[in-house]
Amino acid sequence: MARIQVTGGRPLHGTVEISGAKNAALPILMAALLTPDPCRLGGVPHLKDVTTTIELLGQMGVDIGLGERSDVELHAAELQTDLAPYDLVRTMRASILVLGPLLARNGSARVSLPGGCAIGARPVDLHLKGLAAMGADISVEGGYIQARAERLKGARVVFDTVTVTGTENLLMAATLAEGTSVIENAAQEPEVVDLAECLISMGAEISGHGSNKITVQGRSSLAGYDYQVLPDRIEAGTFLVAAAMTGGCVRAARVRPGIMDAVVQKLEECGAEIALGEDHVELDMGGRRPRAVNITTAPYPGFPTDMQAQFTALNAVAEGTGVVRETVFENRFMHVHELQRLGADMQVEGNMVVTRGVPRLTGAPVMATDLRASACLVLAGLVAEGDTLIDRVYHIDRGYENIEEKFGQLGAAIRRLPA
Ligand SMILES: CC(=O)N[C@H]1[C@@H](OP(=O)(O)OP(=O)(O)OC[C@H]2O[C@@H](n3ccc(=O)[nH]c3=O)[C@H](O)[C@@H]2O)O[C@H](CO)[C@@H](O)[C@@H]1O
Ligand SMILES: C=C(OP(=O)(O)O)C(=O)O
Repeated sequence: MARIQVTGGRPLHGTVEISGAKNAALPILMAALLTPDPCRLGGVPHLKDVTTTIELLGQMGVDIGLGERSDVELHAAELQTDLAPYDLVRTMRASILVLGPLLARNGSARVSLPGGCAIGARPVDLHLKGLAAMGADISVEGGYIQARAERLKGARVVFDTVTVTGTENLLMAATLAEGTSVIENAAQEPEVVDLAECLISMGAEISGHGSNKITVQGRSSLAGYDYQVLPDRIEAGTFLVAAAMTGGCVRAARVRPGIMDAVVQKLEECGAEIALGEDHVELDMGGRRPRAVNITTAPYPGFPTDMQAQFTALNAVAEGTGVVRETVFENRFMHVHELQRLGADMQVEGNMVVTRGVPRLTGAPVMATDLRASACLVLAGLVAEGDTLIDRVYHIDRGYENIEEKFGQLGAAIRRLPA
C-alpha cells in the first residue's frame, strides 16, 4: 500500500490553485442521470471518488468521455440497469446520490446500503423517508434499497436533521416529480446551491436554495447541462491551515472567499493576517506560532465538520488550550489517537477534544482513518520534527487532487512512497 512521507520544519510559501469541489462535482455528475441529453461538467477534480462515480454511472449505461482540462462529458441516453452494486457503493458513500435521479427518471432503483464509515453510523433513513413521502415504494432487502415509483409526486418534506446528500437526493428527485415539492430544514451548503444552479440550467424550477426551505416545481423532462463546478472550500481551508501551522504565507487561488467565512474567521482568531481577493484568500502568519481556537462544528453557515480534523491538528501545536466540539458526526475523532502518537497533548471527552498546544511534535508512523483525518496527519507532519510516514493514503486520494505536488510547490518536503 502506498504511503506518504512528510519531513517537517519548512514554512509554506507561495500560491496554490484550488481544484473543483468534490462534494459539488459528485452530485452534479449524478444529475446527468436525470436527462437523456448530453451533459458536460468542467473543473472536475482528479480524485478517486470521481473515478468511482464515473465507474458507477458507466456500468449503468451512461456514455462517459474525459475531455480536455478536467472536463467530463456524460450522456445517459438510455439506462441499462438501475443497480448500484455493493462493490462500488461501499467505497464511496456519495453513491447514494444515484437513488433520487434513478427513481425520478427510471421509476426504479436498487442501491446498496452505503453503510457506516470511520466517522459515524451515517444512516440514510431521511433520504428514504423523503422519497417515500413523494410516493416511492421503498424496501430494504439483502443490503439493498429497492425503490419504485411510476412517477414521484411533489410533497412537503421536513428533515429531522440537516442532511447534505439527503437534501441533494430529494432536490434531484423533485425536479422530475409531478407537482410542487417543499424541502424544509434543508441543507444550505454551497455545494447544494451549486447543484441547484446546475439543475436550473437544465430547466428545473427551483427557488429558495441556499436557505433552509427549497421549493421545486416538477417538470416532465430536463435538458442537458454545460456547467463549471464550484471551487473546493475544504481543500482551500486545508492549505490555509497548513500555512498557519508552519508560520508561512500562502495564497489559495481560484476560490470563492464568500463561502469560507467560518473558516477564515477562525484563522484570524488564531493570529493569521488574512487578505480576501475576488477569487483568492491569502494568509500570512509571519513566522508566528498560532493561538489555539475553540470550534463547534455545525451545518453551513456554521463551521464545517470537514475542517474539524485540520483545526484539531492546528491546536496541537498552538499556544494555549483549544476545545473542539463535533456536533455533526458522533465519531469523528479517529485522528486524535494518531496525533497523540506524534506527541500531541489532547483528550477526547464525549463529543469534544481538549488540546493543550505543545511547541513541537515528533515524526512517527501513523495511519489515516478517513479523508480529513489523513489531511490532518499531513498538516501535523509538516510541523513535526523528522519524518512522519502516513499509511492508508487511499483515504486522502478520495478528496485531494495531487496533494504531494501542491504541497511540494509550496516548499513542503513531502513524497509518496510506492507500495
Ligand atoms: C459527499 C458529501 O457531500 N459528503 C458530505 C456530506 O455528507 P452526508 O450528506 O453523508 O452527511 P449528512 O449531512 O447527511 O449528515 C449529517 C448528519 O445527519 C445524519 N443523517 C444523515 C442522513 C440520514 O438519512 N440520517 C441521518 O441521521 C448523519 O449521520 C450525520 O450525523 O455532508 C457532511 C456534513 O457536512 C460532510 O461531512 C460530507 O463531506
Ligand atoms: C466525509 C467526507 O466525504 P464523504 O461524505 O464522501 O465520506 C468528506 O469529504 O470529508
